[in-house]
Amino acid sequence: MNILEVANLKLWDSVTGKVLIANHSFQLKQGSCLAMVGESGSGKSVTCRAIMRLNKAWIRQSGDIVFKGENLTLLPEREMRKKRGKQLCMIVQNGMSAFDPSCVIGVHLRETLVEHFGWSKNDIEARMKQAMESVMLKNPMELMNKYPHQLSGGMLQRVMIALAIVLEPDVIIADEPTTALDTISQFEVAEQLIRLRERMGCSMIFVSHDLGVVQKMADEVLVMKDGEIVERGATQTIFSDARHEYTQHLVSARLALNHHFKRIMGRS
Ligand SMILES: Nc1ncnc2c1ncn2[C@@H]1O[C@H](COP(=O)(O)OP(=O)(O)OP(=O)(O)O)[C@@H](O)[C@H]1O
Repeated sequence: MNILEVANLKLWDSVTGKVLIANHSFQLKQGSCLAMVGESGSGKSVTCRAIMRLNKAWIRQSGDIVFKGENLTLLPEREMRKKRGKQLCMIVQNGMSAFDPSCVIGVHLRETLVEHFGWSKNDIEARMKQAMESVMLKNPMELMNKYPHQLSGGMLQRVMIALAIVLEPDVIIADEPTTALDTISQFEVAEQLIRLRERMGCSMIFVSHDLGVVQKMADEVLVMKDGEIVERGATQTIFSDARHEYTQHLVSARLALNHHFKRIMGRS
């Protein structure tokens, strides 16, 4: 069963007239992970934001986005707000942009959870504490009293993952959640996302340049180039038997990089 169906999605910049997404149709199966890969500017982020209805006002869209049988494009903004967070949760590339810089993390988390669940302060603190500990954040109560700029990128990503654990959304959209991090944090955050999927069995759209993590996490892959889906298929097929020249190029670049790393690490 598909939890999300995107049909004939077209996105364009109404100021310049530039078409950003020509005509996307794809489905996310319940409980599965769909990866979007492709070079910078190929349209992965605008597609994710279109699902959340979070693109800038000048980016217009047509087509249908059906989530659990309901066409999100037809919902009033007030109804869409209720879906964001609780049912469709987005983990973005830059943690700083996801949090209000003027208040401490705990206030932001409380406001989000009160809006969706109406839980008490104590209840929220207990649930967040447990979730933050589960993603290896030490001293959660102390962290909740910090401003976003006082935490590292990796910590902010983990706070977002902890919030997703508490929200238990049906779909998580992780838009390059590790790109802005140093190598060690990238590895740790990727591990946490893998564990999150194992634990919650939630459906996920996962955007990444890291084909190693994609191979580990995704059931299916969409390969995007210049606003079009050039190839799609089961992850193993994409990695072992890519048809499109561009996908072959992406996969071979990854293999070459792997080989290079192994060589400089003295492992081959
Ligand atoms: N706010 C915006 N206003 C106008 N055009 C935009 C906006 N955001 C993105 N675009 C354009 O949409 C196209 C797709 O960009 P997008 O950010 O979705 O690519 P991407 O595949 O996610 O790239 P990256 O991997 O670098 O994040 C690009 O041509 C980009 O310039």
